[in-house]
Amino acid sequence: MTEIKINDLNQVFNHQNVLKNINLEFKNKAIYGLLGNNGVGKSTLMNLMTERILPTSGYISINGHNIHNNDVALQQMYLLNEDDMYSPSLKVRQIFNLTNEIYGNFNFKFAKLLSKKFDLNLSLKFGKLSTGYRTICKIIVAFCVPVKYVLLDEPTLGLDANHRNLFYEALINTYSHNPRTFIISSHLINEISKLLNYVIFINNGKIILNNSIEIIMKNSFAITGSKDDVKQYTRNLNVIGKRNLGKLSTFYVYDHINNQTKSFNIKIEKMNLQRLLICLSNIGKEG
Ligand SMILES: Nc1ncnc2c1ncn2[C@@H]1O[C@H](COP(=O)(O)OP(=O)(O)OP(=O)(O)O)[C@@H](O)[C@H]1O
Repeated sequence: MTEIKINDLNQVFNHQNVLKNINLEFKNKAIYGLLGNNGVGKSTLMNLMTERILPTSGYISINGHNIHNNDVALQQMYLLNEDDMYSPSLKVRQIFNLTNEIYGNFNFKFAKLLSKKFDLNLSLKFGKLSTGYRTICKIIVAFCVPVKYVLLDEPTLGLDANHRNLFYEALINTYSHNPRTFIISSHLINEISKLLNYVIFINNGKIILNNSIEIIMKNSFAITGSKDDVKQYTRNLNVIGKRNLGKLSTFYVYDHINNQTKSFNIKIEKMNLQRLLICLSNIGKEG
């Protein structure tokens, strides 16, 4: 079931058209990756979805209701981003209590469990936490707040590998206990890809890929062999990138392929999501 709908959305900042006629739907209870290179408008889209900023044109609706000035709809959303919205003098425990006062039904039990896992001291003041621990505090709030839509803008910023793993585990844990919609932007594509149900890829202000991870991975291939063989094999396929290494060529393909390789001396491998997105963002740049 579709819950969030983005309709003909445009965002212009100082004559720069950051988002161009975006139309998107987010299904209920799924994990989305909102991906794209630096500066393509991911944070802008999340800010628009939570009405931190107003769109130049277009609108966003939840269950058919425009979110504009709609407290009921906006109360269903929680955005974690790099802004530190808490007073530095607030202790972590007080932040949890404050969130409970604002949203109600804060999951104190899970917050306590996660604080223990991440080794976050509840008595420390927010202003005294390291960058990574501030992120951890915000992650715990985002996972324990009782909303239907959790938007996580670069949630692993400043986290070391161990804490990133704990974050991924906690996400799987909270999602399996209480399935709800997560929209996550991240540059750690291969790490995050294992968690995603859907991928939305923005480039030049437009959505250029929007599909389930299953279908995307089913169509993503790297084909390696002599240039002639690879060229011949891929002649009717959607080639999105090429790489030459000595006498070997690899062509990256986003298409259905059959594995009839008998007459070709080639190797067909799966292409990972990061490579796919690099190829897609470079289309048309080779000249
Ligand atoms: N409030 C604002 N005023 C003016 N320009 C803005 C504003 N917010 C964002 N921009 C511009 O919009 C563009 C998109 O920025 P945004 O932060 O949404 O990108 P992003 O995809 O989240 O990037 P990153 O991956 O680097 O975080 C950038 O060129 C940025 O400078």
